[in-house]
Parts: sequence; structure tokens; C-alpha cells
Amino acid sequence: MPISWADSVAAAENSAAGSYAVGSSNSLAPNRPTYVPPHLRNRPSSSEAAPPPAAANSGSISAIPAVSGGNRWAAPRNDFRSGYVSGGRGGWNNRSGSRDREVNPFGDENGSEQQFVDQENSGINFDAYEDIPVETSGDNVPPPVNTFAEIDLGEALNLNIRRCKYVKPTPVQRHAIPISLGGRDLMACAQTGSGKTAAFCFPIISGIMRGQFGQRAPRMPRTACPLALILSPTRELSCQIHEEARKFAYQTGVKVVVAYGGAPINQQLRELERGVDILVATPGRLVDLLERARVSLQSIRYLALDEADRMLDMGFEPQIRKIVQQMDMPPPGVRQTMLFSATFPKEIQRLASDFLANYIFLAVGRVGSSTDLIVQRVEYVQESDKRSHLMDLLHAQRANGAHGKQALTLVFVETKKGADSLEYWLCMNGFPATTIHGDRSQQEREQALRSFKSGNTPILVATDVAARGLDIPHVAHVVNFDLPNDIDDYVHRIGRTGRAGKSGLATAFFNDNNASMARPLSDLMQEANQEVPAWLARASYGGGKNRRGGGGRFGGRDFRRDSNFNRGGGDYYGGANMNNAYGPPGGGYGGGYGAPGGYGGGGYGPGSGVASAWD
Ligand SMILES: Nc1ncnc2c1ncn2[C@@H]1O[C@H](COP(=O)(O)OP(=O)(O)OP(=O)(O)O)[C@@H](O)[C@H]1O
Repeated sequence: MPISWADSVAAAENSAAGSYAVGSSNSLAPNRPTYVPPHLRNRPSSSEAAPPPAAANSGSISAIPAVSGGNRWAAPRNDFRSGYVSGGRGGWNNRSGSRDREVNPFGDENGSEQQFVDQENSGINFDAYEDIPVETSGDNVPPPVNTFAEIDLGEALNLNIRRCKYVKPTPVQRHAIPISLGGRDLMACAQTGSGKTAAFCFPIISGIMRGQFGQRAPRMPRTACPLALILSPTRELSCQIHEEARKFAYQTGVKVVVAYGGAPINQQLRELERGVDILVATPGRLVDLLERARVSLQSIRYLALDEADRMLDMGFEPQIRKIVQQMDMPPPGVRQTMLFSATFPKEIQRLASDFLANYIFLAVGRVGSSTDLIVQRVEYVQESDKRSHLMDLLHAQRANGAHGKQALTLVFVETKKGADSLEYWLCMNGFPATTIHGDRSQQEREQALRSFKSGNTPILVATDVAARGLDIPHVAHVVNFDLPNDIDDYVHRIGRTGRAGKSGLATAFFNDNNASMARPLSDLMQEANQEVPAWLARASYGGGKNRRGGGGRFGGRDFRRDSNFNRGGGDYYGGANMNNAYGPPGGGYGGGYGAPGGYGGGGYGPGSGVASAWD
């Protein structure tokens, strides 16, 4: 029987996902017994693991362990490669006329086609998605498909889908792709790790392949005129989308280029000059390119906002409005617009509707819910005990990992300083760690990600800059060392594990500073069929002010269904078509969570603490 938190983590790691044994500590009220560090416990599993060279929590740096990997406290590594991956080496249809050879993004130049045709994306548990409730609203919603073969995406794209080993579409893809191929605007909400990137990339690539857009005429010779624009909030996410889109677009003749801040602009300008069909960008760098007249949006036919709620909250909204409404981009109805996220508060939905024309709203799973593939734990930990608790978890993981190896663990903290100091402390205590946050150079950020992905530094300490979108294979554990102030940020953070049908573990350290999160956290965990500790349930009765009113998460999801948001008293979108493809009838999923219309305090207002950690 588990006797400690470390043991309960160990039990979780040993057991299959979903059968997580709840340790006795979980049922305790916040007044926990005094913490005993692992090396002082008489536990065979811990003592087998290499003990830390310095006493846990001592902060001593007298005995510096040999630390491998790309952390900044170890010996410097000079393996920063060129770093700034920009567009492919030129598409076959590039506009400057040069015909560079297209680099194979699959890296299987010599492999036979059979190599990818015969396999499927291993480890994907599609059954995990089968009973997810799906809701669509809007006029004349195109029906979903069950297979990629049912959709006419074009031969070259179909081949790339097979190269990616995607055997069948995920639920969001089944619904979103036919909607977008039908030319409709879309606001889509689907859980983290459920394949949204492909859901917006496939229709864009396929549409450009069909080539119905005629000639693009730049006003100036050195101005690039992409047909599609994909915006995302962080540099790393833009790079990731670019990498994915390049795979999907391989040998289709569709050229994908990325532009993001913190990287030399000249290389990006050169790529743009070689021709671009799809531009993936962060808003800041794009505004720069627009102001230099090196990019024109006059030819845009497709606009996709990934992490759309983040893109339209206070931090980014002015830049997005400038790009979409105040430059030369065609208006809604002329261009096709797709907004995607795992979370979509109603207030942000309302803002977003300015960018859309007669759109369809799609919710796969409940809006803002976390996937129940992620086992969630919340532990009451005083600020002063957090490091010791983290150490405890890491020891347990190492002791139970394959060949004593550390599983990939992502640790979220609130501040950049906090990230640096925790990274240092971990390294001093024998846990190779690195960090990613907004004060690090782009080279350092990219190196940190590479080092984490490769397992050289299996612990990544991050601010919210790594909270959204990043698809890092084999992240076994997400630790919310500092909880965020907003439940949606929590959903995105824990969504770095438990992706594409795989299971994951998320642990949150909770204390009195997080009182406003008690209610939303408790609600979210309940909804995802997680065991809520008794003390957290009790704390949540206090009605944390961060609770999201029924206007956001539960019950009605498309904000147009909420009478508070209806314009002119009539039906906002006329001829409503509410399809509950898989869920219970009537669109009600466990309603009764608060009054409608409110988007609770503490979410997106000033002082929410969100903006500080972002680019
Ligand atoms: N049809 C499919 N079959 C198998 N794997 C897929 C399929 N579609 C996507 N994937 C894989 O699932 C993983 C998650 O996809 P993706 O990053 O697009 O998720 P997401 O919904 O955008 O997540 P987030 O909300 O965190 O941004 C990726 O590794 C992707 O390659």
C-alpha cells in the first residue's frame, strides 16, 4: 500500500494509465505530516536510485554533480546548429522561378514507400476517442467523414498522410476537414493532442493544390503574397506547425515558409523571396514584415489562428486586429477563416466572431475540458516544501523508469527567474535540467527543446511559453510546480502529455496561494473522471472567484446559443442546426455549473499573470 507521495507516483508509473492508485496523502486535509526527503526514508526503491550528491533542499553547491545535456550550468555545448529553420528549400512552384530541390522532411530519401504505407502511427489509441461527444452548430453543417479516403484531398497529400502513418482521421479531423473543404468558416474546439494541426493544414494545402485562385500580383516586386496565413502565439509553436505543414505539403507544389521573432530576419526574407504559398508566423514578426512591405496579405484565401483564444486575448488582440483588419487582407466571406483551440471562453468567442462569416462552431469533447487520458493529481504543498516534493517525485520516477532512466518531465513555474533558479537547483542535485522562457535567446530556447526531446536533459523547467501546442513525444509527466491563475492555462499545460491517444500523468502543487483555482480545478478533474482530493473538494465549496460561469465551459458551448450574446433579440445565426452527433441529446453536458454569461474574473484580465510569461 502506498505510504508516501513518492510511492503513489511510483504506483502510478507501474500501473497502466487510468488505473492510478490514489495514495493515502490524497485524502488528507492540507495539514500534512512533516516532509521526509527520500534519501532519509527506509525505502528500497529510493535507496536503489543514485542519491543526490547534495542534501535535498539544502541549496548547497559544494558538490557539483556531472550533468549531461544542454543546461546552462553544465559545460557549454557548441552544437547550436543553424537554429532558425525557415522554409523548405524552395517549392516546385516557387514564384521567383528558381527550382531548388525540395528537402524530404520525412528523412526517408532512400527508404521504400512500403516503409510507411504498411505501418500506422504506432501507439495511437483511437478507441480512446470513439465515444467523445461532438457538437456542431451553424447553417448546413457538412457531414463528418470516417476515413481519409472519403475526402478528395488530392493524391500527393494522401501520400503524405500515409507517410505520416495516419491511418484514420481523429474526431476533430473527421468533422473539421469536410467543413473547411466545403468552404465554410470554422471555430473549432478540441482537446489537446487530438490532431488540430492537420485539421487546418489539410484543407489549406488541398485548396491551394486545386489552384483556383488565379494570379497573384504583388504591388512591389520583392513583396511576398502568400495564399494562406497560419498564426500562432509562440516561436516554437510556429516552427512546429511549419515542420508539420512541410510534411503534409511535400511534393504537392505548395511552399510553406515560417517567420518568427528572435531569429535573423534576413534569412526569412530570402525564403520569402523564393516564393511562399503558406506563411506560418508569429504576430510580432509578421507585423514587422508587413511594415517593411516584404509581405502583402492581399492574396490571402485562408487564415488559420492556432490557439485562437490566446491569440485574441488581451496580449495579442491588437496585433491580430491590425494584421487581419487593418492591412490588405480580404474580408471575411472572401477569405476562409479557421480558428482552433482546446479552450474557447465565450468572451473570446464573441471577439472571434468579428473575424468570421456565417461560421460553423465545432466542439469535440466539452469546450475547455482536459482529456481523461491524463491522470491528474493535486497535492497540497507549502511553498517552502515544493522543491523537496519535486525531488521526491523525480526520485520515484527515476527508480521506476526503464533502466533507471529519467522519464521526460515538464515542470511549469510562474516566473522566468523561478525557472532559472529551479533549473540550477535541479542540476546541483543530480537531475539534468534545462529551461525555456522569454528571457532566453532564441538559440538557447531551441537548444533547450532539442536537449529535452532527445532525453539529454529529461527535465524541462518552463514558463507558459511552453504551455500551448508543443507536441513533444514521450512527455510522461507534467508538474505544475506553480499553478497558473487560469484554468484554461492549466488545461493547455497538462496537455503536453497524454497526446494522440497516449496516456500521461499531471501533478499540481496546490496551496493557499491558489485558492481561486480550487473550484475550477475540482470541476475540471471531476469532469475528466479524476479523483478529487477531499480537501480540494472542501476548498472548492468556498466558491473560488476564478470559477468560470456557465457562460464558458459547461452546458451551452457556442456563444451564439446564449441569449445574453444574441444580437437584436433574434436568433443570432438563424436556422440553427444543432447536431449532437455522439453526445446526449439537447446539447446539455452536465449543466448547472454557474450562471450563464459570465466569464469569471481572474481569467484574461490584467494581473492574470498570463502575459508576463509569454513572448
Ligand atoms: N489522424 C492521425 N493519426 C495518427 N496520429 C495523428 C493524427 N492526427 C494527428 N496525429 C498526431 O497527434 C499528435 C497531436 O497532434 P496535434 O499537435 O495537431 O494536436 P493538437 O490538437 O493541435 O494539440 P494542442 O491542443 O496541444 O495544440 C501529433 O503527434 C500528430 O502527428
